[in-house]
Amino acid sequence: MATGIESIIDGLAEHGFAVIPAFLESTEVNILASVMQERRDLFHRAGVGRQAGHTVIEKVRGDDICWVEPTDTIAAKVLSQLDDLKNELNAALYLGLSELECHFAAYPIGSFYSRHLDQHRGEDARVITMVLYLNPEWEKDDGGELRLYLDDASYLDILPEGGKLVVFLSNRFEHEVSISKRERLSLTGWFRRRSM
Ligand SMILES: O=C(O)CCC(=O)C(=O)O
Ligand SMILES: [Fe+2]
Repeated sequence: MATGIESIIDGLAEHGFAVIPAFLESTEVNILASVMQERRDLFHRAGVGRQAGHTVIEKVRGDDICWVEPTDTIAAKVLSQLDDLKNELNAALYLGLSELECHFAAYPIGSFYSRHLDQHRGEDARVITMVLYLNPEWEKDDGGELRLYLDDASYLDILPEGGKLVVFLSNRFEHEVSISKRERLSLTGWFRRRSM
């Protein structure tokens, strides 16, 4: 079993979330960050809601995104690591995860994402949220923390440091992204279950 997977399984089983500080090595982080930069002209401002209800509301979220197809060769290595993670989670926790839907996200300076839950209304296909940060040398003063609201009205602030992976149950934790003072990059995704 790859390093870190055991603590992801334990964290999800015991607390519903896990933070792995060095899921990716710094060379991989740099490769993915430069792949992202090469694709910057394909990014579009992210919206809120699905299909007919989809709107861009910059007071809610200000990130630019680019969806990543499962067959995307440029991100093949990390997608295969995440596929292994999905299989390990299914084996250990019987989650029945079928696929990973994911996008690159870039938060321009001054942007944020207000408090929200990752499940679309009336839909429970998103089971686990995963965020993999691609920001070498992120400092506390750079802001952009992921604030995870825990069950007991307390919260956890997580810095988006390069190589760090955060996973949590999509239907359980409201969360937000604080104002970022530097461009903030990530690969964000959802392990999904096929809707019944
Ligand atoms: O980038 C993050 O830390 C979280 C992003 C997020 O909440 C989302 O895209 O739904
Ligand atoms: Fe979210």
